[in-house]
Parts: sequence; C-alpha cells; structure tokens
Amino acid sequence: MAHLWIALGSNLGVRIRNLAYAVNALREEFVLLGISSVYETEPWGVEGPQPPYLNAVLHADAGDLAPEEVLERLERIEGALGRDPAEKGKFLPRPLDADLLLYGDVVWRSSRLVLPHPRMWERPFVLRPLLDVSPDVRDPLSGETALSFWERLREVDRGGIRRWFSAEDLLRLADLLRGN
Ligand SMILES: Nc1ncnc2c1ncn2[C@@H]1O[C@H](COP(=O)(O)OP(=O)(O)OP(=O)(O)O)[C@@H](O)[C@H]1O
Ligand SMILES: Nc1nc2c(c(=O)[nH]1)N=C(CO)CN2
Repeated sequence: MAHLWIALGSNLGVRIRNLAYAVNALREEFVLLGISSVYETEPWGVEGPQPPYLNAVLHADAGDLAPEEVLERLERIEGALGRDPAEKGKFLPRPLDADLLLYGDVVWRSSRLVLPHPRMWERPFVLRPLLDVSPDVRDPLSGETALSFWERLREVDRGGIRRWFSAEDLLRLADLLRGN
C-alpha cells in the first residue's frame, strides 16, 4: 500500500462545494484513510489582494498508481472544476488546487513532479490541516515531523488560519452532492 497526502485549496466560486466535489472525485480514485477539517486561511505568498482560501488535507491509499499517475488524476479533477491549465504555477485565485504533498517516503524530481512537494513544510495552510490527519508524518529528506515544522512557524503565520468546517460536515456535504 502506498500512502499519499493531498492538499486541497479553493478561493474562487463556492469554495466548500469545490472541496466537496474534489473529495468525491478522490474517493473514486483512492481509498480515503483520513481527512482534515476545512480551514479558512489568509492568502499566503501571493502578490496583491486575493480572496481567502479554504484548505484541507486528505490522506489516502494510492493502490497501484505511480506518483505521476496520481498527479494526472489530480490535474483532471482541477480541470473538471474549471481550473485553467495556462494559469498553473502563477499563484492566481483558483476554484481548486490539488497538490501531491507526499507519496510515502518517495523522493522524486521530474519536470512534472517534485516530491515531497517543495514548499509544503513552510506553508501554514498545508501544515495546519496536515496536523489533523498525520502530525507524525516525516519529511523523507530531513526526517522532521509535520508537528515540528508547524511549531517552528512564526506566530503570525499560524494566526491567519481558522477552523471553518468539520471533516464530518465536509464528508456529509460530499455525500449530499453525490446524491447519497
Ligand atoms: N508535488 C506536486 N504536486 C503538484 N504539482 C506539482 C508537484 N511537483 C511539481 N508540480 C508541478 O507544478 C506545476 C504547478 O502546479 P500548481 O498549478 O499546483 O502550482 P501552484 O498551486 O500555483 O503553486 P504551488 O505548486 O506552489 O502550490 C504543475 O504543473 C506540476 O507539474
Ligand atoms: N492560504 C493559501 N494561500 C495560498 C494557497 C492556498 O491554498 N492557501 N495556494 C497557493 C498556491 O498553491 C498560494 N497561496
């Protein structure tokens, strides 16, 4: 079994609906092992004003999908929600961003995929939800845990985050959208 962790973010459209849609799409591809609460977070590292984001993290079993196949699935889900591929990598507002944070302890560098996600350990909007599902998960490069990265963040960065929706309510909303 290959454990993977995925970060979801949305700051355009009906953000919680976008996350619930992504949860359903991911449940069709992977066995979900854990899901965080949804956090409302200040835009981080962007130029100029942007709407606040909703962020969450999912832990799943990748089955027999290789890392680049997982990335393809994530891009497909982003596209289904109207993400413009031409705007990728530009830190623009988006209906859905789905990043592959970790694939087990794989260290990988290709033109399309870098693992672990190169900016994950410095991002409060990734670390806070990651603490809900896997506080002890380790950076395969340094061996440090998610919790210790979080504790090293500056107070001001940890402050721009608030719990907005529970994991249970996100799953309930996803079920409603799916018609269950
Ligand atoms: N671990 C990864 N997860 C997702 N995309 C990755 C990863 N490593 C490299 N990429 C590449 O990064 C490119 C830009 O991705 P994306 O649009 O998600 O960027 P972004 O969300 O604007 O910024 P960031 O990647 O810093 O979150 C993608 O086309 C993808 O090929
Ligand atoms: N709060 C927050 N800030 C961001 C986010 C995000 O998901 N949440 N994603 C970014 C690019 O991936 C850049 N900045």
